[in-house]
Amino acid sequence: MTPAARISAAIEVLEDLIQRRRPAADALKDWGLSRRFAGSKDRAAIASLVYDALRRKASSAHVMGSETPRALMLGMLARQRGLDLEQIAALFTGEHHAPAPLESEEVDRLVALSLADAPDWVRADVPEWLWPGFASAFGPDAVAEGEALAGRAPIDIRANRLKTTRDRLAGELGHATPEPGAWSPDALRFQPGIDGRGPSLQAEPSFFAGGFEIQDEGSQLVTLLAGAKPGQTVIDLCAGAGGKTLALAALMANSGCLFATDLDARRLAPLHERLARSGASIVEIRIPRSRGHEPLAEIEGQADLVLVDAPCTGSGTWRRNPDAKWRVRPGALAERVRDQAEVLARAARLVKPGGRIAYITCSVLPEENDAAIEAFLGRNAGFATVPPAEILASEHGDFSLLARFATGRGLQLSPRRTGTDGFYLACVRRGD
Ligand SMILES: C[S@@+](CC[C@H](N)C(=O)[O-])C[C@H]1O[C@@H](n2cnc3c(N)ncnc32)[C@H](O)[C@@H]1O
Repeated sequence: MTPAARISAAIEVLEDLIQRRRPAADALKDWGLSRRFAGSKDRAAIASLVYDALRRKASSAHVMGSETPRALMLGMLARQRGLDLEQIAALFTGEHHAPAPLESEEVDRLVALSLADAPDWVRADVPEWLWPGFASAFGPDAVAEGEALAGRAPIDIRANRLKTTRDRLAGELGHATPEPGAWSPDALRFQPGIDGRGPSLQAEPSFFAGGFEIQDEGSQLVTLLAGAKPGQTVIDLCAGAGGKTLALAALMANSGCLFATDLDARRLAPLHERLARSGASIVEIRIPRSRGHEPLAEIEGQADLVLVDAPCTGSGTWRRNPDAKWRVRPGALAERVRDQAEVLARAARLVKPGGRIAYITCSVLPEENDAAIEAFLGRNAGFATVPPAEILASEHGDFSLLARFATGRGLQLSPRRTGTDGFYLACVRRGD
């Protein structure tokens, strides 16, 4: 397919997902199934166009004075991909499956690219109804933070300390030009190409040998700051596919007991294979048998650390999933806040006196971060927050600079602040 034909296809996919309010991944899959002629490179390029258009949906619509998929595509090509008017006109010719030629108003708008009278939520590309929370999280930096969350994400990997070192891995993956992460001692970072695609890391021999896992550096950092130590009893209560379980096992140097569970047993399935690859031998997976069954009942009140990687809106990962940004609804936020309270209550029963709960979200919304911790503290008099300075005093490195990102109860990372996804971490200690 020509570049212009790919743009037409991406506009078609955007029409489908907007009209039928369906996830971008589903619309892209259906498009591919009914157009077998498109090769894998075409599909990847079309997906990248669609996701890039969604990143700046509100601001592109404002600049172009229209919300049509064509307008979103034009705004994105000019603002995200930096194409000038001539380059865009050369693609929009109307010939051989190319989109129709530019109209005079489109030309005027592409020349002006004006956001002069746009409200802050539009400049930030944050849904209007989420703006009050977002703005209160970041204050005067909120627009710049929203812009950074509308960018593309790099690909980060975590070197598995149980099998290798970051330096050795950097040598093995040198052809893909990794850079060391700025914060996590185990992180290597790869930048995506112009088309948004990164290197095929999961096809590398060192991946099959368990040398690394794909994991955002922010996720690595909050797991490290949770403070698990070798020899301890640690619970990963919302383990899902086990991204943090694997990191915890490495930080604990395969010594102690690490229990991994999840409300949804199906989500734990990939963890078995990942564990085998990683060489982590201290992990015991506990499957809940029914709703309300506590698979860790016999160790209630005994854990040194309970890690709660809470279900959340995922607003901190909008760079990786721009579709989710516009699909999240008020009801879903309220539901996540209820889930967070439920899982924290469970963690409170499992942690031992003097032990710690590390509460993590990949969200930047205060409703599911500081407010969730305050509500928990209001219901649980025997717990107190661990001050940021104490969280950051880690044996794994000097993290004192992160104190700038302290919130009322925890720490807030973000693409603009730390170059990571927008992770939140708060630690609460149970009184002795
Ligand atoms: C953010 S995801 C976990 C991601 C995972 N820890 C990782 O690093 O790959 C949140 C998980 O919480 C689980 N969950 C939701 N409510 C829960 C509850 N009350 N107790 C335990 N897990 C819960 C969800 O099934 C989901 O897998």
